Amino acid sequence: MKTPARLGTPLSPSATKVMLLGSGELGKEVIISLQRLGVEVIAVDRYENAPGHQVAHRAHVIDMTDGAALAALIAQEKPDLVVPEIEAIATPTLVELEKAGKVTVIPTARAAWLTMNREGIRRLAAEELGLPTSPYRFADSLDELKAACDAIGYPCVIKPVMSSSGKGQSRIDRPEEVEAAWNYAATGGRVDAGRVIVEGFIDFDYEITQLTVRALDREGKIATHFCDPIGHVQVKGDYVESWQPHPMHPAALEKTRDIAVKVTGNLGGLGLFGVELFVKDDMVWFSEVSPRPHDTGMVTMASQVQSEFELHAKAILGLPVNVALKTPAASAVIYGGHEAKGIAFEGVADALAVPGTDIRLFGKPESYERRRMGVALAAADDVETARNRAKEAAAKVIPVQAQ
Ligand SMILES: Nc1ncnc2c1ncn2[C@@H]1O[C@H](COP(=O)(O)OP(=O)(O)OP(=O)(O)O)[C@@H](O)[C@H]1O
Ligand SMILES: NCC(=O)N[C@@H]1O[C@H](COP(=O)([O-])[O-])[C@@H](O)[C@H]1O
Ligand SMILES: [Mg+2]
Repeated sequence: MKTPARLGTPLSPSATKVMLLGSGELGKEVIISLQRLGVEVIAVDRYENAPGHQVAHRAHVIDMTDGAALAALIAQEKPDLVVPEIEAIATPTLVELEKAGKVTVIPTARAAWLTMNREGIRRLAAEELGLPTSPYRFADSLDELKAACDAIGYPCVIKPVMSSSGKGQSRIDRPEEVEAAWNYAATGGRVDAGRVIVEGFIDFDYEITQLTVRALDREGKIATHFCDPIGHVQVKGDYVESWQPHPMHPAALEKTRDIAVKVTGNLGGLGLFGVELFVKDDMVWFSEVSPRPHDTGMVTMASQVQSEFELHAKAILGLPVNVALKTPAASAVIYGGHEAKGIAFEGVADALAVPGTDIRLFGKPESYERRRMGVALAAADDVETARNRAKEAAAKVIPVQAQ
């Protein structure tokens, strides 16, 4: 495990340099946490003026799925740590570079590679670690997909193997819907790998994210820390609302943490992971894991002593972490609502007049109807009040086309 033994001065020969691969809303907050520790941050993304670009020391725009371009940029910048942030990176290149001792990838290059593609993490979880998951098959063509759906049964969920935030994902109820789902997966994913996963639909009572942190203790050994469970609501595979803590049956919580230890322990390295789980009574299914901060975890900016971003920044630098809850809180997403560049937001003052609230606007240069452009945060004495406040505040923020 290579962690910087000391922290340097940015933009000087002693600098501790961290490169973010992906600089969206989640990366932006990790960068702010790193900046507070005097780390020199290099933000990389696929387009100009990404949220994280705007708060980093340097910004680069490259196609991160192009292995040669990625290797060249890493050779040029020579970061101490490379932090993957999005599900569209040439991770085999990271594996090669790490093997050659040229870079340290967070949490590890293997973890980034396995989780970048649904097939890698699903086979590891279900087939190697024996964790409970939905039944699943993979398909490379429409014919294979039809056969896979029939074998899994209906309803089922079809997803591109490389995607996130519900991109290219469909739930289907009948064989007649398979073709549309195949076409949507091919065009809607972050990367068209020409391959999809079909999962049996789990009729869960609720779903949670178990934020899990692997950080060094004072003896230099890795300890695993658990944040309180985060409950969330997803629409079309994308998160719209989250809250913390989510009350759980003790038996389900024990299973959750057992699954989280097994999967994060296998992936290894240092940092924060978002382990996604489905729960029904005391049954718990592993869904997937992000080896990095999770969108539903944005609530921790209001609910925890240290947000998931601060926890990630500290853990990867080999520093101690505090996962304590501060207050019940909730988050609600603000969408773009328009297909336009340089939109504006009205009603922010009204939103902030809702008690206990705060707002983050990510500064994305271009809006799409369903692009996540900001988030409302709200604290309260109980989760229900926090959820109502967050939703009320989010609804008061009105995206408008700039004149
Ligand atoms: N097999 C399933 N059964 C029931 N619901 C599912 C299943 N798979 C996915 N979903 C629903 O769709 C949501 C998104 O799925 P998933 O997390 O796999 O997609 P994603 O694109 O990786 O999203 P994100 O990047 O936000 O995690 C889940 O949180 C859940 O609400
Ligand atoms: N579920 C994963 C997730 O939320 N990832 C976050 O969304 C950004 C991409 O947003 P964009 O598609 O609007 O550019 C990513 O860079 C990351 O911050
Ligand atoms: Mg997910």
